[in-house]
Amino acid sequence: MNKEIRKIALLTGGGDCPGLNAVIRAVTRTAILKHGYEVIGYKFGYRGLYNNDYIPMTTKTVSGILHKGGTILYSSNKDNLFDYQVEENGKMVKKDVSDVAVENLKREGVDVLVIMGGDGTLTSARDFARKGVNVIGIPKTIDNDLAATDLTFGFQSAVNVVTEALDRLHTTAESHHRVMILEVMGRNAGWIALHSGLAGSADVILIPEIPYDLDRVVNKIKQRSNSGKQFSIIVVAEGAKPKGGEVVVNKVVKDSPDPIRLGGIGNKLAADLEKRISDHEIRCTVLGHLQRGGNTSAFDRVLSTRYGVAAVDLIHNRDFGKMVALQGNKIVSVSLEDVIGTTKTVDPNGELVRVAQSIGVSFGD
Ligand SMILES: Nc1ncnc2c1ncn2[C@@H]1O[C@H](COP(=O)(O)OP(=O)(O)O)[C@@H](O)[C@H]1O
Ligand SMILES: O=P(O)(O)OC[C@H]1O[C@](O)(COP(=O)(O)O)[C@@H](O)[C@@H]1O
Ligand SMILES: [Mg+2]
Repeated sequence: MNKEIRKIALLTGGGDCPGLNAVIRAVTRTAILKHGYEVIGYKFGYRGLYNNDYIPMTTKTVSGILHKGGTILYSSNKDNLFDYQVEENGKMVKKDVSDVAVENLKREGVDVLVIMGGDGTLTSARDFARKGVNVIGIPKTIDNDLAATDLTFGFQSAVNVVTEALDRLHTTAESHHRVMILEVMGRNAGWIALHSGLAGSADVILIPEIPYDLDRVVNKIKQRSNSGKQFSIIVVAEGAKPKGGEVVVNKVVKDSPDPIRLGGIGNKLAADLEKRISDHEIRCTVLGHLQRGGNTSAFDRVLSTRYGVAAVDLIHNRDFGKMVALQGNKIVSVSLEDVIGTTKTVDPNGELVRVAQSIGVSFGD
């Protein structure tokens, strides 16, 4: 006989994003109202699981948070319990402390761990599932780079912010006849740049999946000038790079399992273009964490709520080791084993790139 499910725990890992609170709310409410489960929330992702640092979750705890970005459970994009920095004999060493987490779960009587995260967080989720922990994953990240789901929550909210930024850049670009560059996030995937570039009518979209040729970008700007358009808007993904060149690294976060933080390509591109274009001034804006903060879009509130409810359905059906996912317009579940190992990137020959090319957008290729 399978043990009856009584208690579930939540955890949010990786970079925060809009929609985390909406998922926390949906899981908590469904678990309590529909099934009478007890719910707790670990703080700061895996760090809280290691330190057994949690709060009880009630319908009151999750009241008033649906619209709010961020996570009431806090997050960390550094703590990997399978390779964790601990002090031993006065020295800092890296160790696999995942058994401590498993013990904490047992001691607290947690039957299922619901983990909201991106590729990094869900890698650990898969590894805990392999250790026999009952795990359910929920796909989070503004980058939308997770395999096996069409959309991660947080992505649409980020795209809305970037689109508004592009609208704002347009009016000032037009007034000053400038070339405006907007650098956006996304790690090694160009989803944010591509979607916001389309929505915000960028003239040039530079993404990691299509290395660019500076000459092509210059030509596009000149072509626009010649046709009477005295300004241009360029969206560049932080992971974009010139043909034969390298990505620009902003910083290396030494104690992070994925230590590279990208950033700086926007300013590099501005400097390169300044050498080639004399009749327009060039300015670069780096949107940074503004695209991860703020309120959750209506779309993401709905998607996150659907994901949260589906996660509890899986728990009720004892269907563990799965991640909820969106495929087409349906919420489905996929094995965590199939989520990890591949990054979902933009297909350079895909429909969206062709759509953009058809309306005259340049990818600098
Ligand atoms: N290869 C890995 N194996 C296990 N855990 C990982 C791995 N990479 C990252 N993590 C853990 O996942 C969390 C966040 O990873 P990160 O990639 O920054 O965010 P995200 O989950 O949003 O992709 C951190 O707690 C990190 O330690
Ligand atoms: O907040 P940090 O540590 O500067 O990390 C920035 C990175 O996190 C993100 O905002 C989100 O990535 P994750 O979902 O993998 O955490 C990336 O787009 C960006 O490259
Ligand atoms: Mg990630």
